[in-house]
Amino acid sequence: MMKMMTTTRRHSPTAVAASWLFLVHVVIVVVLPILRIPTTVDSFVISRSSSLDYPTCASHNNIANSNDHNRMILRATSETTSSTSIEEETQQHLEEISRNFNNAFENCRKEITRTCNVKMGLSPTGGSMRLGWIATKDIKKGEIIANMPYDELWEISSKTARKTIFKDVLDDKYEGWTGDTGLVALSLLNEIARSSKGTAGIEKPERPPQIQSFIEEWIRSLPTPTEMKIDHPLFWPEEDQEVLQLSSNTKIYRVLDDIEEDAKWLVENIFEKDRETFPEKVQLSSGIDVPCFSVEGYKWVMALTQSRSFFVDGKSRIMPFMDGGNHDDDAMEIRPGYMGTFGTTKGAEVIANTKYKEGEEVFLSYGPKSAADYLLEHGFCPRSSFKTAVSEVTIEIDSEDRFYDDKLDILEFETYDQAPMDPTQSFDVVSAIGRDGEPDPAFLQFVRLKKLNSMDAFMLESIFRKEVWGFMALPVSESNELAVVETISDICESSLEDLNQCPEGGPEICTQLRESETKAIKRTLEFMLREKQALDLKEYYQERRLKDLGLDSEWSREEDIGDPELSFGQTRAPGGSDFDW
Ligand SMILES: C[S@@+](CC[C@H](N)C(=O)[O-])C[C@H]1O[C@@H](n2cnc3c(N)ncnc32)[C@H](O)[C@@H]1O
Repeated sequence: MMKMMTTTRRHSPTAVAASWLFLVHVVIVVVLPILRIPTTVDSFVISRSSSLDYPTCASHNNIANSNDHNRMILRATSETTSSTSIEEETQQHLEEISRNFNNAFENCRKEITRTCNVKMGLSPTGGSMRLGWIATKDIKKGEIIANMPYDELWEISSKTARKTIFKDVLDDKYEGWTGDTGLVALSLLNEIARSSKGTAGIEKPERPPQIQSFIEEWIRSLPTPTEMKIDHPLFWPEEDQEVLQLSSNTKIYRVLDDIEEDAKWLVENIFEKDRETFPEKVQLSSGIDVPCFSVEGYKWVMALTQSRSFFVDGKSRIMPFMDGGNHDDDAMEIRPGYMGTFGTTKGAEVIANTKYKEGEEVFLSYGPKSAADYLLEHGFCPRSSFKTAVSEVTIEIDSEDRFYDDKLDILEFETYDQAPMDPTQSFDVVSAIGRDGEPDPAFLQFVRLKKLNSMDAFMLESIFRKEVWGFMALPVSESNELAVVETISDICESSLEDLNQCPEGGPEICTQLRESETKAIKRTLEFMLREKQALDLKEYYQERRLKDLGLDSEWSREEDIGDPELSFGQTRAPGGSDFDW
């Protein structure tokens, strides 16, 4: 009855308006967000690299979308109509950049590539419009997307920095905190200076004009701190960096400190001594002012280097153009290859993991890395990086340890074919199917050496110097193994405490990172607590040695007497044992 009444009742105009308003409100607030439909038509961006089940990346929500190559979907941005003109301007600007870049590439195509089926073009991958690879023809699965021979003329590497560009400026012994990446960044800084208006930078390596123009167009295509926003944690606001610092065991402040320390040293000892060659700022030929040989400039090129360099054929390098592809979890990594008519030219190549249609965006993979590494290097975390929860823990040999020198000696000279090891080492702890919390064997080996003392310290005697690192691969003694378990548990507990200190809020990606690392550490802690319960079940060094010597069984007179090799009164064959322990 009531129902009938309500359906037949006439509403007042105010009530009708209120109902409509309510309905519209429900649609906007509840239905549209669920369907992921934008509220302004102008803010649609057509994307083929986003998936419906995942939010798009607003600034700092740097979770990469899975790239579904067969789907074209509409993606909503939260921008309002007023920002559309800015988007249009950005788009036009990026189109011009791509056009100029592709023209410069064509002018030296024969020299710099043997096969190339992509060009630079606009890409929405990552949430905001930037650049990526676009197929210039249909590409088959397994076909070469692009290749590029190694050549100092266009490759940006630490070797070119040291041996060519800064040969007369930088001491051979220069070792920055930022390592090889810092040297690649230094080369990039020089390229930025060379491509600016004026005479800044060192004119090395000398290049034919068409290759120099190509490099200059490539420099113009890079994101700058002033003109096009770099979405990289090194450029996040301080409060967001603080959240990141508290969200991961891989510490952004350490990275920032290393960069700042190297930059300050370079400014003081190299750049300030010749400000004509190494100016603090330069103007690119496009008219944009950018920081150059300064702390800010070095930070910029470090962010660029970390996000654009790749490690191939034993070297970290940036190859302009090969750095232009965006990441997809399913795509292939850049790999070493041979190219050219006779297949004798060495270089880098990328192969298609799937087929692409002409005009589609083409992807490569930046490789398997932890979420923290992805974020700190590339400024985003692909889905694959969260599949295995990883956290990096750092541990060092205590300098107060009475056996410190012996342990250092072993790490430096006696770790077999491994490179010399520092007394401070970092290891990943992981939570993954098949290895849930179980520490890396190398981690256990290092901690066993770190905790080696008292009754077990005889292993540090010089006669064992060549073997001791191998001994550490297996449990040494119950007391040593207990110390190992406790040390790793303490590290886990204090890491968990640190992660718990992080306040709520901040970039969404930091929350995800924190959850993922917490999981990896918790699983490791649980594993170590189980190990602690089972210490008496393990086999230790002494038992293993006795076994090796055949002395681990109960002695029986009958068996010994039964041995035809033994003479009267002998119980064990002379020379039959090896008492080198
Ligand atoms: C080597 S550059 C690729 C070209 C770059 N998009 C550009 O416009 O210059 C790598 C950077 O592109 C962005 N990027 C690449 N793949 C991405 C992805 N799947 N999701 C989010 N950002 C991505 C990140 O900012 C990363 O640091």
